[in-house]
Formats: sequence, structure tokens, C-alpha cells
Amino acid sequence: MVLNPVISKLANKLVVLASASPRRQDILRNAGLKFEVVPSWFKETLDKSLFKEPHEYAVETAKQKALEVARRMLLKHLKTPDIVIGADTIVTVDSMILEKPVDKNDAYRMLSSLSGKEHSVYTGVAIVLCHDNENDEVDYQLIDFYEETKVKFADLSESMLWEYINSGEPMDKAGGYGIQALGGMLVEYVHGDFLNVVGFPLNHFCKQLDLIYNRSTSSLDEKSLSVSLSENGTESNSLSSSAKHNLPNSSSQTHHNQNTLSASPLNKVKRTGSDREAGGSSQVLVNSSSEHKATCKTTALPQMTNRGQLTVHADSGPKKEDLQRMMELMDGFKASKALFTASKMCVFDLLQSRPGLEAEQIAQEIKASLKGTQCLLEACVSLGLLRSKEQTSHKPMYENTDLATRFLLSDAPFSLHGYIQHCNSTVWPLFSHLESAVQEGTNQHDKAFGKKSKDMFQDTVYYDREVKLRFMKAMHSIAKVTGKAVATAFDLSSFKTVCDIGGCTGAMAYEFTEAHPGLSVTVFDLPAVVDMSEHFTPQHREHRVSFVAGDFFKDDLPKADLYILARILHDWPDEKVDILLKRISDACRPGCAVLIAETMLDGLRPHSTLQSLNMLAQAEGKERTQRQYVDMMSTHGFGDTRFVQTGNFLDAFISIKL
Ligand SMILES: Cc1cn([C@H]2C[C@H](O)[C@@H](COP(=O)(O)OP(=O)(O)OP(=O)(O)O)O2)c(=O)[nH]c1=O
Repeated sequence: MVLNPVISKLANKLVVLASASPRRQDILRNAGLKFEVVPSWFKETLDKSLFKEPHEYAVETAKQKALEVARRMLLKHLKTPDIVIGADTIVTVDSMILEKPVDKNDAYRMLSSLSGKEHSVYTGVAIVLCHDNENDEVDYQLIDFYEETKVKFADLSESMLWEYINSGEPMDKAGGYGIQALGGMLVEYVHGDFLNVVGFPLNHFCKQLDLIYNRSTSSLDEKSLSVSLSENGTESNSLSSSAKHNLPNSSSQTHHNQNTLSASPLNKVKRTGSDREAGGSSQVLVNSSSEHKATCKTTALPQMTNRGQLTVHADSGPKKEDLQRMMELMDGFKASKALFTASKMCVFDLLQSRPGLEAEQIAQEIKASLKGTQCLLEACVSLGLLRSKEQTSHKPMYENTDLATRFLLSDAPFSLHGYIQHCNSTVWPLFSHLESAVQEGTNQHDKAFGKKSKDMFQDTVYYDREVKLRFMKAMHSIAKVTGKAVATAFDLSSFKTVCDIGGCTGAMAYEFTEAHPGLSVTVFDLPAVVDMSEHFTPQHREHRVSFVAGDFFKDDLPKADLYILARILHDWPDEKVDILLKRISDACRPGCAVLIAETMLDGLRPHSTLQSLNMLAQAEGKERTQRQYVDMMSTHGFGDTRFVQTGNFLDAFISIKL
């Protein structure tokens, strides 16, 4: 058997999957591969008209995804992965390339074009192999291939199409369908690798690994394509251009369902910096084949010095995009505070009930100066929160944008008003002491509010009715916005009883009972919280949610088949997480499960890393990576872990008690 020895060759390597696709993660994890997930930031916007064949587009996109991550890991995280895997799945029909639909109408357009026809699904895969060499450089090799699978759809009626679209399944999938789930019902036949349709051609991938690791590597050097990593993460020479012009020997031409290995030769990114380089353009050394070496000059390529520092060499002045980015970063706090202020002064609620008011009228209503109100309204317009319309009097009138209507009204179903007030009143003062938080490694309640926090929640949140209510409203609004995505992330049909540990107002619990008619949920939280939970009981909902008061570090946990920990573990340091997980593990029989919803640090997305800083300044904990959670869970006898990136603020994973 070829597959296991191949996967085991990667056991001690840092393997990185440059993909946010939960399907790809599942396929590779189920094959026994251990890897880190670092989703690529490469935007899938290559000009399709430059590619002669659709699969060339998928391969090129996969390459750019993998190269972007390889380069970012090297430059930003000072960590050299051994292998980075990128992939891109597209559907093609009638000479059209279909990617993920942007909205329901787009999904309709795609699915109706597939109805009753055979189409092709291509997944392009790129494997970037990285090696540190003796000269403190990083050598790269790039291998790519693609796989085609043919799929035939049945004739789809309008009602079927819309029922399927309204299920929500099409939205994050190429061609607007998921063959592995409800979309399977639309399919008459599949010719080729099923997993290729789901997002990753596992068999072909293993064959390529076999060629890389189990056969002679000389073939890697014999191919004549070269690649270097330029500043914007795109390749600067022959590989990408060959794909575009479809040259003979191009990797994208020769790989269709074959086991042939094609790879770029060794490419070196110099890590050593010198005075000479600091003054001029930087160099990327490229061995373009075993026969000759080429030196490819690029400008402004960030370089690692031998002390691991990053230096940027620029020939010209600062670039516009860089300045723009710096400006955005420096202005970030001003934008947040403008949002918080307008929200606190109820500007959005006012304009919802009376759209089209002028600045003067708004100033009167919110009891503020005209000058200040004008500045605030203009800022909100520039941030996309309000729209202004010129009148003949030249005085603009204001109304909410859709974004404001959806998230900023105090009574909207997905209102973030409560969370924004918490950010304004609690997080903002804490963040003004971030420097101390970083120096001391502790929360800043003492400096920001004169509150020592021996018992964190009791001393910082629940000591005062108003502060407690504000905190509960914040947790309530976040749980309402994230709840459905978490509740529907997994098939929970084998569970009957759920305990939502630290479930606060029950907002998450209600989402679970709504999504799963067979479930009943007990919310377990401190007496101070349970006392006030009836303020948040939703109307018109079936009530399979009950509340039990207790301290999850001390009191008996309610019995359940499934324990939910949503935004709980990030509050606590590892020692306390261990205590809590042990208590849950003791309460679980084999087959019971824990569902954790947190933002994961993998990929170092700003939302997650900033949330981790937030936990530092506000609590005792931090955000963690998938790996860290898996390790914690396995210490307490849980395994068979499945992750889902929900696309919402929270990611989710479920672990089963073994
Ligand atoms: C056709 C089809 C696609 N898909 C999915 C696989 C991919 O996740 C997605 C295609 O989009 P991709 O752009 O290939 O991948 P992605 O955006 O999900 O993740 P990333 O770019 O970070 O790698 O469609 C299915 O899950 N089932 C199907 O039947």
C-alpha cells in the first residue's frame, strides 16, 4: 500500500494547509495527515481570459494560494514550513468557470446552468516544498497538478433549485453545490475521483507525495521551470507566464490525471542581509534548472537578515497601497470610537425611525453640538454606516446603510449594539492600558476601573447591577449573531441533552434548540447571571431551555450528552482550562462530546490575534490554535475532533469522549 508510507513521511514535518476549506481539512485529516491550517489571503481574482484551459486557472490560483502562505510564514512568522499545500476547485460548464456564488441569485444562475447537463470539476493543487539551506537561505520547490471529475446533474425544477439555494449550502462551494451533502441529491452520476469534487484529489496527491518522497528526487531538478517569490507573493518569472501562454512543458499542460511529477527546481530566497543589499535592490537567487543558475533581480523584496530581522529595500518612495494600509492601521481606533459614540448616542435608532433627518435635527435629538454632530455624521458616512443625500438646500440628510440596519439598531435580530456598548465602556478603557497588559501579562481592571480581580467575573462584572446587565447584553448580542453558525456546524442528531457551560442569557442555547428539534439544553452559569436570565427569554420560541445556577469550577455539572463551551475557554489560563476540562471529562460517558466555539489563532487572522490581546487586557486567558485545543482535549480523553471554520466570528470544533 502506497498511501500510509507516504503520509508517514510527513509525520515530523511542519505541513501547512493553505486553505480555509473545512472539506479539505477533513479529507487530509481523515487520511491521517497532521498539519496546521493557515488560510491563504490570496484573492481569487486572476484574469480568467489569460488561461487557455480552465484547469490552468485552477492550478495557477492554487499556486498563488500556497506561495502566499509560504512567503507570509517565512517573512512574518519567522518559521519555515516544510511543505505548504494549496488547492483551488472550480466547476466548468459551457466554457464558463464557476467559482463560489456571491449571493443567492448567483447560486441560481450557476445551478440552473448545471441542470440536466454534465460538467467538469477541476481541483488544482500546488505543493511548495521549503528547505533551509546551509547559507541561511530558504530553497523552494513547487509541484503542481490537477484532477478532473465529470458530474452529471438531473433536471432541476425551479422549486428544487430554490429549496436547495435556501438551505444555505451553495454559498461557500464552487458551482454552488456540495456533492457531499444535500447537493448529492442533484447528481445523476460522477465519473472520476469523488473527493476531487469535494475539494481535494487525495489519491492524486498521495501519488505525487510518493514521487517526491519515495522515488528519486532527481526528477525535481530536471524540469526546467523556475519560480521566485516576489514582494506581492506572486511568481516573478517563467512558471506563471508559461501557464498564461500555455508553453510546451508548462506544468499546467501535462498533469491531467497523470502520475508524472513536475516541479520547479530549487529556488532560493536569501535570508542573509548585508550593507551592500541594504542600499539597492534585493536579490532572489533562482536555480532555474540543473544546468544553469540564474539570478533574478526584484525590487523591494523583504529580506531576512541573518539575525532574523526583516529589512525592506525600496528603490522608489513608499507605495500608495502601503501608505493606505498604514493609515488604516493608525486610524483604526478612531473608526472604532466613532462607531461606539454614534451607537451610544442612538444615532442609528433615531435614523431608523426618522430617516432623512438633517444634521441640525439630529444634533437636537441627541442633545449634542451641531459642529460635533456634523463631524460624527460625516465620519459615519465615510465608514459606510450612514448615507447622506444632498438636497436643494445643500444641507445633506442622513439615513442608515444596510450594514447599520442589520447590526447597529438596538432591537435588530442581529444587533451588535450590546457588544458595541461593552467595547466602549469596558474594552476601550482596558485597551488604553495595553502597554501595561503586555508588560505585566495580566488584565488591567485595576488600572482602568480601580478593581482588583481576585475572582475575575465576580469582581469585575457582577459586582454592580448595571455593569452586569451591560456585560450580559454584550454576550447576548454576540451569541445571537454567532449562534446559528455554531449550532449548525455539526450533525448533532445523536445527542439529546446539552449543557451550555457559562451559557449566560441562553441566546446560544435557543439557537441550538431551534436548529435541532430533538435537543434540550440546560444553561449552567453563576447564580448572579441566572437571576437575570429571564430578561432575555425570547418570545415565540419553543422552550426546551432551562437554567441551573452554579460555578463550573466548583459545583456539580448538569448531566448531558453534549457540553458546549462557547467563548469560555479563552477567558482562562491553561491551568484553569485543564481543571474545567477534567470536570467535564469526569461527567462524560464514552460517546459524549464537547463542542467548543472560539476564534482560533491559526492563520493569525487579525480578528483572532486582537481578540487574544483583548483576553489579555480583560481576562486571564488568550485565544489558542486548533492544535492547542486538540492537545488539551486529548489529555482529557477526547478525540475524533472535527473543526469547522464557520465564516462567522467564531470557529467551532467537536471532540468525542473515547
Ligand atoms: C463542487 C463542490 C465544491 N466544494 C467546495 C470545495 C471548496 O472548499 C470550495 C471551492 O472553493 P475554493 O476557492 O477552492 O476553496 P475555499 O475558498 O473553500 O478555501 P481556500 O481558498 O481557503 O482553499 O467548494 C464542496 O464542498 N463540494 C462540492 O461538491
